[in-house]
Amino acid sequence: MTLLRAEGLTKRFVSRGPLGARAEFTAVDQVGFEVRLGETLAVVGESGSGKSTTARMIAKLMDPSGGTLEFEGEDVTHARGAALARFRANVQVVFQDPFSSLNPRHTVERILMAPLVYQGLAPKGSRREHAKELMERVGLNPDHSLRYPAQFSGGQAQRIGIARALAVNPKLVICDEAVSALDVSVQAQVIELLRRLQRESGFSYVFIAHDLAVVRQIAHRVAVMSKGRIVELGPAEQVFRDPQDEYTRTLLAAVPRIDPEWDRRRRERS
Ligand SMILES: Nc1ncnc2c1ncn2[C@@H]1O[C@H](COP(=O)(O)OP(=O)(O)OP(=O)(O)O)[C@@H](O)[C@H]1O
Repeated sequence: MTLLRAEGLTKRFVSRGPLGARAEFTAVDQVGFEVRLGETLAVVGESGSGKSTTARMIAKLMDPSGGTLEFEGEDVTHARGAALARFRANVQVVFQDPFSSLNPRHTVERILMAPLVYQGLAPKGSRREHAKELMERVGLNPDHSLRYPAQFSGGQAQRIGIARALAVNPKLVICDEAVSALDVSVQAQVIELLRRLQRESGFSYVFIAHDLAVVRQIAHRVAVMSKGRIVELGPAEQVFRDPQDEYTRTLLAAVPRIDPEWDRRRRERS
């Protein structure tokens, strides 16, 4: 079942030169893909290829200059008000830097209760309990619910970001370079967590990343972006084994090989 469908999504930015000359730049150019229920679609590409701009458009954090976006068959391209609130309850984002996306003056409990309050979910008396459950689900100690983001490590803070995204029970979670800022060993733990949560709850991910070694561990399908366009899209295994596009081959050539022993153990566990 198709959850989200993007068709011809385009984003043009306008800038002014030193003499006031107007220059237009197309950051995302006619991008189209669908995200199916329960799958992970990775969007990969080098810096500046338009991945984050695409993520922002499909998360409805930025309006496209052209194209359409559908969620569960409903056109949400220009959704506002109640339709936008409904969309936000279904589609959540985990950002790259947990520390800048979590309010440093709020406790974890307050951070995790905020989406419940905003969406009117969970009766008032049970929100605190719900926040603690969310902490447990992402592998954090619920006794630390009154701590502030700065009292956690980078990996733990990203777990808070993930818990916040899960608070409203979304159908789609967009991870925008969600593990890029973490150390490799912490990255692997957070990816394991994301995979487990998907197994438990069956939601979909759009996983934006520049690191193909990371993508290989989580993606079911891969879209490769270059200069604002999708140059290749297919099942992860096929894209990694037999890339059709020259640019994909160049990207893959730059990926360090995954430790085969680690990969074998991971496959056994899943
Ligand atoms: N608000 C903006 N105004 C003007 N240009 C922008 C804006 N946001 C992004 N761009 C430009 O659009 C292009 C695509 O940027 P985007 O951040 O989507 O790429 P990316 O693939 O996510 O790269 P990175 O991994 O470095 O973030 C870049 O050339 C960028 O400079």
